[in-house]
Amino acid sequence: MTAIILKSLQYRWPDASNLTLDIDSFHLGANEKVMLRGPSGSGKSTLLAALSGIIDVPKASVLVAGIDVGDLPGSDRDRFRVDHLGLIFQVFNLLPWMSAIDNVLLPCRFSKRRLEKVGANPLETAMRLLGELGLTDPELLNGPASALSIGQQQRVAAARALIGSPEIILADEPTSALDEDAKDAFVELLLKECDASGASLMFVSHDSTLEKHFDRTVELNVLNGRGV
Ligand SMILES: Nc1ncnc2c1ncn2[C@@H]1O[C@H](COP(=O)(O)OP(=O)(O)OP(=O)(O)O)[C@@H](O)[C@H]1O
Repeated sequence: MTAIILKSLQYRWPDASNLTLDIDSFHLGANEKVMLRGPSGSGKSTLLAALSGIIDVPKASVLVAGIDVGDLPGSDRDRFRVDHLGLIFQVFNLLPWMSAIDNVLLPCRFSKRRLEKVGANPLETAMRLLGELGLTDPELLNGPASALSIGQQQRVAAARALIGSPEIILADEPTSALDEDAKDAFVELLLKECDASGASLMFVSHDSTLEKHFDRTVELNVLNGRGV
């Protein structure tokens, strides 16, 4: 199944004079990994908000994992998000009083679908994902998330996005706080995990040095019909 289909998607923020999104057509295939680029203010975060049902979009303009996001009642959107999407946003939204491990396990608490996919031992999966992302110190993993560095929080957010194999991972500048070596390692791990679970990835970044890791690069201005 195609992971994402956009068709005649237009979005204007309230009181804005221009459309932020004006996309004729876009497809993201199953297990395809794309980098989304565009100048600051071009609408990259707005597009991720449209894909994740955070903003209202017209019916039939945004299909994610076969679901018409614009046709979902507000009350179903949280479930849609936790069932089908792994989100790694600029602000990692970890619950600061909870441990790193419990933060990673959250999607399995809120989504039966993710719990079923993760199998018999969610804790073991959480530990495996954290370990593959370089977080193994039990003291760190069991302490409050508020005690983690930004780079560590980022990796916990990635493990939380990946647990229970959602079909699509949306990442908004997840490497902005990392140094050059850590950036490449983080992206490689993310791609490896996407391949292992068959997930598709849309990865927003300004960093052209990361382009080599992806199946293709999409320029939002081109998608929006505005040239690069
Ligand atoms: N909550 C909001 N209310 C009104 N306008 C908004 C809102 N969020 C974004 N916008 C506007 O939409 C446009 C696109 O913003 P967006 O954050 O999607 O761009 P971006 O490409 O992600 O930028 P950056 O690379 O700087 O993060 C901007 O003009 C911005 O002012």
